[in-house]
Amino acid sequence: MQLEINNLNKQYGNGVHALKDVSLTIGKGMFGLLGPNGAGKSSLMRTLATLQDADSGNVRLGDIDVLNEKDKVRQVLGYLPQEFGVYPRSSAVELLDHLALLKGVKNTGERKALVNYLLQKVNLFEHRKKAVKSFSGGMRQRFGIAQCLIGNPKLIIVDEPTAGLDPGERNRFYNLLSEIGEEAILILSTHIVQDVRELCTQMAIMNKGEVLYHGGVDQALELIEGKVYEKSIEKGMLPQYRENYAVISDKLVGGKPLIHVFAEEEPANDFVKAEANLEDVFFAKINQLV
Ligand SMILES: Nc1ncnc2c1ncn2[C@@H]1O[C@H](COP(=O)(O)OP(=O)(O)OP(=O)(O)O)[C@@H](O)[C@H]1O
Repeated sequence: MQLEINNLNKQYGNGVHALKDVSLTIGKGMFGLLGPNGAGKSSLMRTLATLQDADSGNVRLGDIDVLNEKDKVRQVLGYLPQEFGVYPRSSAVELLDHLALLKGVKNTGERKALVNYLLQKVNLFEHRKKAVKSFSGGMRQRFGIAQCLIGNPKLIIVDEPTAGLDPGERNRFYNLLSEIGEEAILILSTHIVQDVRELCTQMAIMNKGEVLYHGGVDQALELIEGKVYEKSIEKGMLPQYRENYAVISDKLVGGKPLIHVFAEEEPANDFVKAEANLEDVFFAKINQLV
């Protein structure tokens, strides 16, 4: 089964064109949708999750017409929104049981077995009687995945799932995602480059409503291979370097900015060739350097 998105457009009432002719083909496995805040990722995710309409375009999931057969989509969809909403005082086990009932698992015994299975899968079984409200960020996200998996979805959408997680929680969450990502089409929408690097082989980069790249993660790196140079500079010099070079990223290393610049040929001034990373591709694409 494939998800085929063709020429999707969405303009909000305030004039923001959030999706501009977005076309993507996404197969089974984990697909990374990378873009800065405001790129249009959530608009796309909400459209695929049948929560909002597009102005034009079409989307097919296997033989389902996603924009017009919403009930059919919902039967095979697992969705973890950016904001999971108000966390009730109910315990994890009660809430999952309720959600499973809403999703049509009517048989009590079957539902109990499913809920226990899901709680074990996301490693929350021992916390099942605690209120979801009291969970840490990572536990909530894992709970979110458990509710996503009710009904054995064919399409799983997770929107910015790792924002705000500490490194330990993020790792646990990565492991869980990579486990479930093998069985379905899983779209991971994120502004965190590391999420895509660690989990995905296929990806797209979006900015201002447009798809700037669509393809393999390794192929994305090849776009800038051999064209990224780095240099450690004095703090106050950053604006000057920005003016004179195509600076694609800067981060502090040992208190000094280490800048990555994009250049077709080796720049003068003591730059050394750097190993290109996905963050470089991301910024090079967003700044239209490649
Ligand atoms: N309901 C809405 N009404 C008007 N404008 C909206 C609405 N939802 C989103 N937008 C605008 O559309 C653009 C894309 O927003 P969207 O939330 O899809 O981006 P995003 O990539 O998911 O970013 P973020 O991570 O910040 O949510 C932004 O400029 C945003 O302000």
